[in-house]
Amino acid sequence: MLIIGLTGSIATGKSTVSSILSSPPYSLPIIDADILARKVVEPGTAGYKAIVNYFGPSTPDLLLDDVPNLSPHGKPLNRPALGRRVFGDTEERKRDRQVLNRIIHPAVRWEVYKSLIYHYLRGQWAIVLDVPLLFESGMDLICGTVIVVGVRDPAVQMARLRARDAHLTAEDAENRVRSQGDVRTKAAQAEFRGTANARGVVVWNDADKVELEGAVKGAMSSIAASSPRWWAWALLIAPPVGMGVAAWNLVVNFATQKGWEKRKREEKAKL
Ligand SMILES: CC(C)(COP(=O)(O)OP(=O)(O)OC[C@H]1O[C@@H](n2cnc3c(N)ncnc32)[C@H](O)[C@@H]1O)[C@@H](O)C(=O)NCCC(=O)NCCS
Ligand SMILES: Nc1ncnc2c1ncn2[C@@H]1O[C@H](COP(=O)(O)OP(=O)(O)OP(=O)(O)O)[C@@H](O)[C@H]1O
Repeated sequence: MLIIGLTGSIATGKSTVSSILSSPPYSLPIIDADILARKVVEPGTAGYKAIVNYFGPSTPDLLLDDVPNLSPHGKPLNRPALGRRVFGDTEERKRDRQVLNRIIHPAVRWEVYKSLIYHYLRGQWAIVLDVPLLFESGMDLICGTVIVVGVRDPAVQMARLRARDAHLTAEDAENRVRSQGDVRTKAAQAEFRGTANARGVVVWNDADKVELEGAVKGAMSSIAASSPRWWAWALLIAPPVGMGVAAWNLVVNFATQKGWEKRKREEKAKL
């Protein structure tokens, strides 16, 4: 089964692309890390308890008061309030973001693995792993290919974010954008994986949605050419071969990650 990592930065169009990929003619199953990240912090979960313990004492509005159908396990998290604690580039925000990531990411990773096994056993030829922090969390390691959805013009990104999330103030929106890496760097990282064999593909999304559909079509043609359906079936029918290919994929991705880190270090040293 081909794991297609889908990433980008805030409001660059990942969800729009994942909804294209989940519809015909692609009809691919999607594992959405943002949805899983919500599931693992529902009242009663270990994630919820850890967040309330750490952030509760210093965040008076951490929990929502007026909610219908209150869970017996407690009041749900006030996500915008938690967002104000963790988004931004001050040292305090960065530290709090790290704490939140350390609570949520292992739980999300576990849910992703469970979901991958389920889809593998159902004989899917490919699956989309929609993870905003794919590179940062190291989950690109398990992906056969990575699609980065990018916007070249930061003003377009900000305008789409403000239009979609009208409840955010300009400052909140800026903080959210600054909390994620520059999407052009992510695009370069995808290209570093190799565009010729479609291990890394960039879909630019500065124009309208019709153009985006065309760009997705082009990306999927090159991915399908590099990893045909019969190959996924062959790996399913012969599990030892499947395991061998998966292990080889991990080795290649690990070497690519190290190569990318080395390049970044060299670039930094030149400055
Ligand atoms: C802080 C929270 C509660 C704010 O929730 P809210 O509903 O207001 O925003 P939402 O979840 O829709 O996120 C908005 C944007 O910020 C991005 N984002 C979320 N968490 C992070 C993070 N830790 N670092 C950088 N960007 C992030 C999202 O991918 C999205 O693009 C929430 O984002 C969260 O729980 N984040 C930590 C979990 C996480 O890292 N999720 C990303 C996928 S694993
Ligand atoms: N090509 C486009 N033209 C116009 N609007 C677009 C285009 N692509 C996406 N949008 C709009 O921009 C907003 C952000 O897109 P989307 O929600 O897909 O981004 P995202 O990367 O998934 O964001 P997040 O990381 O915050 O979840 C949405 O309102 C979407 O409808």
